[in-house]
Amino acid sequence: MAVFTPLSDAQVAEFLKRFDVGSLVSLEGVAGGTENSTFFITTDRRELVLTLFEQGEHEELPFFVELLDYLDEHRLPVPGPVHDREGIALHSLAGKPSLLFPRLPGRHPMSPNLAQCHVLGDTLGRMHVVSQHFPGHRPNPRDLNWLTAMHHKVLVYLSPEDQALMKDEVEIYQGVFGDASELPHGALHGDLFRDNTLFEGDRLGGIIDFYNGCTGDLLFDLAIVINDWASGPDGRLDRERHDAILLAYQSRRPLTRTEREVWPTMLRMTALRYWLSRLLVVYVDPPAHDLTPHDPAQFHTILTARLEHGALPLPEASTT
Ligand SMILES: Nc1ncnc2c1ncn2[C@@H]1O[C@H](COP(=O)(O)OP(=O)(O)OP(=O)(O)O)[C@@H](O)[C@H]1O
Ligand SMILES: N[C@@H](CCO)C(=O)O
Repeated sequence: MAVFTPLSDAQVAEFLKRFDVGSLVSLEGVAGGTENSTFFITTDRRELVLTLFEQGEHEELPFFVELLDYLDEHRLPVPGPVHDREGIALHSLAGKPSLLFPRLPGRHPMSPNLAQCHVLGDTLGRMHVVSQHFPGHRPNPRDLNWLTAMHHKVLVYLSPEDQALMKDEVEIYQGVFGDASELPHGALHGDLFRDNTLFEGDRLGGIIDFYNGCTGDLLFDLAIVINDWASGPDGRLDRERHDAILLAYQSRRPLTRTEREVWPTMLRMTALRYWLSRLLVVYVDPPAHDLTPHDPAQFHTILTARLEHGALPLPEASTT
């Protein structure tokens, strides 16, 4: 259950009057999320999603609105926030910041097929082409500076081997990514897991949950995708999914020489990023609610698989 702030029909009906979206027919809390309260709304005109922001940096919300508006204007499949009659998207409801979105169709592809991997790679490539021109700025909150500062907090909970692994890895990343990076920059999704996409069959209904969105190295986003979409249960890469995503991505945005050189390290760094963020949730900063946290061991497995087996060769860019 993930509605932390319940809302009444009357509250929502009154709220909807500010928007040109029709009148409330039904309201349903969404069980899936872990961070925010989410509701599906049906009006006499359309299907909507209402999000109440329960935690996190509320001052960052205008950035997310700006980013989603920008991607929506560039015809990327994202839920562009609904603006009210005065052009305002960000509101307050039940004392919480709130946003209204169109409800996108589809389900999370937990075992994505190759057609879905292709579409996702193609869409991420298109997104990164336009996101390089996005004017907003929000430094990546989970970049190497964060890893460097935060990994000390979890070392005490790890075995001596894992402590050494984490410390050694962070040191390697500092060597590879420490200096002002030459990698292409732009706006990132920052958490593009399968459960942040919706598919209807092989059609991408949309990419949701941009609340890790930021600006930084585009390769960081791509490595998060490959680790989540193309890892098997043993952490090893599935070549078919890997190639389907990367070929489609590179048909939109071929990787630069430097990106190709640092790719294996970026895969490891983004695996460690989730090993660490999940460890922090379990041991250091557990959320107030009792939802089961994501398992840190999954990303330990992915990291060690990348260390033992390396990255797969990058498929050659095609220009279809
Ligand atoms: N625009 C949308 N269209 C359709 N469904 C949506 C939309 N936005 C959110 N959802 C549904 O609501 C669920 C929770 O939304 P969201 O991912 O934003 O919440 P969260 O609390 O940040 O969850 P988490 O970070 O754990 O994924 C999603 O998994 C999805 O099923
Ligand atoms: N995608 C994240 C959770 C949401 O930030 C994880 O799997 O750890």
